[in-house]
Amino acid sequence: MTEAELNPGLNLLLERRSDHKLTAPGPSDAELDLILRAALRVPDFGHLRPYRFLAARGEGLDRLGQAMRRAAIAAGKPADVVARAPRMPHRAPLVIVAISSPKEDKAVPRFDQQLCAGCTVLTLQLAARALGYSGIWRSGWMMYDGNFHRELGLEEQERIVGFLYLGTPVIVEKTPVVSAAEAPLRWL
Ligand SMILES: Cc1cc2nc3c(=O)[nH]c(=O)nc-3n(C[C@H](O)[C@H](O)[C@H](O)COP(=O)(O)O)c2cc1C
Repeated sequence: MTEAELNPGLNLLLERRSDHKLTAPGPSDAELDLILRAALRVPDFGHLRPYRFLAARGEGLDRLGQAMRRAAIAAGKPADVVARAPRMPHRAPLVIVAISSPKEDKAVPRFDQQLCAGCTVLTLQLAARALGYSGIWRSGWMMYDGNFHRELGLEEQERIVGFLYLGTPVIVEKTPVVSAAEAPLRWL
């Protein structure tokens, strides 16, 4: 047995991968509670909780898709992008939109707060994997689109940091094995 196989925490990190093709089931309410609790433990300078989440499943995926469609039309996107938009959230049974929501704070720079929000996405993904699900962190044009931000009710200072698609992988694939020699590390 390798060191990673003997250590469940390390194994979760070494085996992390993304899956594009996801299907039902997705995390239940009770599992989502655990996943959110994990996200609430990200490093958070000043404990500001500078993030919030929007979650969609079932008809919520339709609503999210329609918001994407309206934003695509408002942005003048090509017809194929508009046509694809309502289907996009349906690529998984659960979609979490992670939003950076920085607070006014003298000590904690906004960038630190945005990094904190980004950490929640990875943590949500890892927690879901620990429960036997998989997922993928996606961005796309909507992430940066003002019309889409208005559709979701984002405040001026808020940014979307990711769309996390969660569900059961259609095909279970092996995670590539990486070597520490690949890490871009230089000792000072
Ligand atoms: C901020 C951010 C945005 C991403 N956006 C996309 C995306 O829109 N589409 C996509 O296929 N992968 C996107 N990725 C990459 C995937 O989440 C994933 O890491 C990649 O497919 C490699 O797979 P792996 O995680 O199994 O190594 C994004 C990653 C990050 C950190």
